[in-house]
Amino acid sequence: MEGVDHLADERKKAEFNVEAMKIVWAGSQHNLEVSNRISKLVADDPAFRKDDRTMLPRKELFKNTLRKAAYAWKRINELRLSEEEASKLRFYVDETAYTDLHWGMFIPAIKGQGTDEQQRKWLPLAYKMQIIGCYAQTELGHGSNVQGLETTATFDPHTDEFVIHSPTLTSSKWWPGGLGKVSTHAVTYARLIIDGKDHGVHGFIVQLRSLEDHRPLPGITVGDIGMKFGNGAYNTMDNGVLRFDHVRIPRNQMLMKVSQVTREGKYKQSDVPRQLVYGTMVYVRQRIVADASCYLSRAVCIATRYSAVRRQFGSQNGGPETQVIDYKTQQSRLFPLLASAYAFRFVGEWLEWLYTDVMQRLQANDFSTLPEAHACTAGLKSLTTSVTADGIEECRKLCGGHGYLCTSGLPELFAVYVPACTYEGDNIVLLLQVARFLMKTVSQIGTGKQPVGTIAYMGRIEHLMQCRCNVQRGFAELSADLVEAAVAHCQLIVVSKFIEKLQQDIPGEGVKQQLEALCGIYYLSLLHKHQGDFLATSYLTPKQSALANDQLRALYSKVRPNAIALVDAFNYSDHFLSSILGRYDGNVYPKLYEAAWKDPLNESVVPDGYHEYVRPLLKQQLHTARL
Ligand SMILES: CCCCCCCC/C=C\CCCCCCCCCCCC(=O)SCCNC(=O)CCNC(=O)[C@H](O)C(C)(C)COP(=O)(O)OP(=O)(O)OC[C@H]1O[C@@H](n2cnc3c(N)ncnc32)[C@H](O)[C@@H]1OP(=O)(O)O
Ligand SMILES: Cc1cc2nc3c(=O)[nH]c(=O)nc-3n(C[C@H](O)[C@H](O)[C@H](O)COP(=O)(O)OP(=O)(O)OC[C@H]3O[C@@H](n4cnc5c(N)ncnc54)[C@H](O)[C@@H]3O)c2cc1C
Repeated sequence: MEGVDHLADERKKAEFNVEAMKIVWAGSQHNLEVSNRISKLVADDPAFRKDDRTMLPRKELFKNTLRKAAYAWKRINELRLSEEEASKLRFYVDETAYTDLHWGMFIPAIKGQGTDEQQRKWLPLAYKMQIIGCYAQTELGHGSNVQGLETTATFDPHTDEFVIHSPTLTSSKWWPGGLGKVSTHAVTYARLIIDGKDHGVHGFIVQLRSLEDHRPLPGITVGDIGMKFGNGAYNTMDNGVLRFDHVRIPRNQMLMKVSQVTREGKYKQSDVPRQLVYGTMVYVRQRIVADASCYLSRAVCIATRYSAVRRQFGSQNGGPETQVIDYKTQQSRLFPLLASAYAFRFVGEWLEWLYTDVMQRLQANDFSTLPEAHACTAGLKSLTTSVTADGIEECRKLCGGHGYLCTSGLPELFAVYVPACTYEGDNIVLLLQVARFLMKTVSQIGTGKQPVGTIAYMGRIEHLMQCRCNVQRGFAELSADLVEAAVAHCQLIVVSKFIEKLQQDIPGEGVKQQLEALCGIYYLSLLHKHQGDFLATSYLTPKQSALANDQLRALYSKVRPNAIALVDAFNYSDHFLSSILGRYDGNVYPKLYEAAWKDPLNESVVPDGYHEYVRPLLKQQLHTARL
C-alpha cells in the first residue's frame, strides 16, 4: 500500500534516540546537516537518476556518466559548493567516474610529491578541471610490486627532457581509472634513468591527449581495457591501457619534492624517506577505510529492513508467519555485520585523525610515525574491504532469492565494491606489509625499544620480550600464519578504537547503550569465530568460551528491537539506497511486482527472436506430434 509505513511497528520498538544516533554516525551535527541537504539535492534532481544503470549498454552507460560528471561540476560551481559539500555531492551521486581519480589521486599526487613551484603551475589548472588527470602506476605485468615497474624515463641532457618509453608489452600501463577515454594528463610512474644508471621509480606529469581535439599526442597509444565484472557497477569507469613510444617531456615535469634531477643531470635525494613517493597510496587507503563503513552499512540497511518485512514459517493458528529477522541464525549473520558497519565508521574517523597527524609531522620533518601510518592504512584497508565485500554478499544471501535481483541494489553494490580488495594494494600483499612491521617490532623489543601507539600492547606481552628474531628468517615459509597475525592485529585496532569511542561523551537517550551492545557483538562474534585459536593458546578456557557465546546471544536479543532504528540512523534516502528491498517504508512486494513490468523484456508480450528461434521449434514439435 502506497503511503503506509510497513516498518512503523518496528520503529516504535526503538529504545534510543535515533536522531542523536544519526549525529554520531555523521560525525557531528554539522556533518548531518550537510548530508541531509546534499542528499536531497541529488535525490530531487532527475539528472542524477540511476535506477536504469544496470540495464544500459556500456557506451550509453559511459556517456551517461560523462553527462552526470559534467552536470555535477556545473552544479558545484553554480551553487558555489565548498570542498566538503562537493565531496558529499560526489558521494550521493553514487557513480564511479574519471573524476574520482582526478580529485582522489592525480591532485593528491601533485600536492604530495610536487615542489611548491610545480604545485603553483599544475594545481590551479587541475582545480578548474582545465586539465583532467589520472594515476598511471600499474602495468600489464606489474601491479603489487611497484619497484618492478618497467616504464622508463631517461634523462636527455642535450634537450633537458625526459624520454618516457614503454620498452615491452608488459610495461604497458594497464588499469588506471580515467585513463582509457578521458584524461588529458597522467601522473605516470617510471624508472628514472640518468646516464645509464637506474634510480628507481619516480612520478612524472605526462600530457596524453590534445587539449584541442582530445586526440592522443604523438608517441601515445591509449584506450579502454574493456568490460569489467557486473552490470553498471565499475563499467562507468574508463580503466585504461597506455603505451609510450619515446615521448618527450620537460625536465620540470618530474615530481621533485622527494628527489630532484638538476639541469646537469645530477640526481639529488631530499632529506626525506623515499617511501614518500608512495604517499598518494597511503592517502587513498585511508579514504578507502572511511568508505568501507558506507558500503557495508548500505548493504546491512537493505538486508535488515527486508529481514523485518520477510516472513517464513512459524504461523500460529493461521496468524502471520515469523519475520525472518527473529531467527537466531539470521541475527547471527546480520548483527555482526551491523556492528562492523559502526566499528568501521569509528576506526575510519580515527585513521583520518592519524593521517592528518602524520602529515603535520612530515611538514616538521618528523618521519617517526610513518611506518605505523603505513601499517595502519595498509592493514585496515585490507581488513575493512575484505569484510565489507564478503558482508555485501552475505547480505544478498540474507535476502534470499529477491537479493539476486538487480532491483535489490545488492548485485551492483557488490560488483562495484569488490575490486576494493585488489586496487590500492592487493589485500594479502598489504597484510604482508603489516606482518613485516610486526616482526620488525618484535625484533626491536628484544633490544629494549618500547613500542608505542597501536603496537604498545606488544611491549606488554611477556614471551615477545624474550623473543630474539630476525625479520626475514622464515618469513616466506610462515607468511600464511603471519597474515593471520596481521589480521588479528588490525582487529585489535578496530576493537580498541570502538572502545575508545564509547569512553567519549555520547549524548542522546539510549544511544551509548546501543553502541555498547554493538561493540560487544563485534568483539564477541570475533572471539566466537576464532575460539579455536583462543582455546589452543589457552587464552580462554572452554567454560569462558561458552559464556562468551551466551553473552553474544543475549546481545542479539538486546539489539533485535532496535535493529530497524539502528539502520535508519545511517540516514540513507531511498534514492541513495536504490533498492526495493531496502525501501524506508518496507513496501516491498507491490514495488517488486511493479518493477518487473518495467523490464525492457516486458515491453512486448512476444519477445524479439520468437519468430526466428522459438516458433520454428514449436512448429517442428507440432509436426512431430502429428506424425
Ligand atoms: C564532480 C566533481 C566532484 C568533486 C569532488 C570529488 C571528490 C572525490 C574525491 C575523492 C575520492 C577519493 C577516492 C579515490 C578513489 C580511488 C579509487 C581507487 C582506484 C585505485 C587506484 C590504484 O589502485 S593505484 C595503484 C595502487 N597500487 C598499489 O597499491 C601497489 C601496492 N604495492 C606497494 O604499495 C608496494 O610495492 C609494497 C608496499 C607492496 C612494497 O614496496 P617496496 O618493494 O618498495 O617495499 P618493501 O616491501 O621493500 O618495503 C620498503 C620499506 O618501505 C616501507 N613502505 C612500503 N610502502 C610504504 C608506504 N606507502 N608508506 C610508508 N612506508 C612504506 C616498508 O614498510 C619497508 O619499510 P622497512 O622499514 O624497510 O621495513
Ligand atoms: C577496478 C580497478 C581499478 C584500478 N585503478 C588503478 C588506477 O587508477 N591506477 C593504477 O595504477 N592501478 C589501478 N589498479 C591496479 C591495482 O592497483 C592493482 O591491480 C593492484 O595493486 C594489485 O596488483 P596486481 O593486479 O598486480 O595483482 P598481483 O600482485 O598480480 O596479485 C595476484 C595474486 O598474487 C598474490 N601475490 C602477489 N604478490 C604476492 C606476494 N609477495 N606474496 C604473496 N602473494 C602475492 C596476490 O595476493 C594475488 O592473490 C586498479 C585495479 C582495479 C581492479
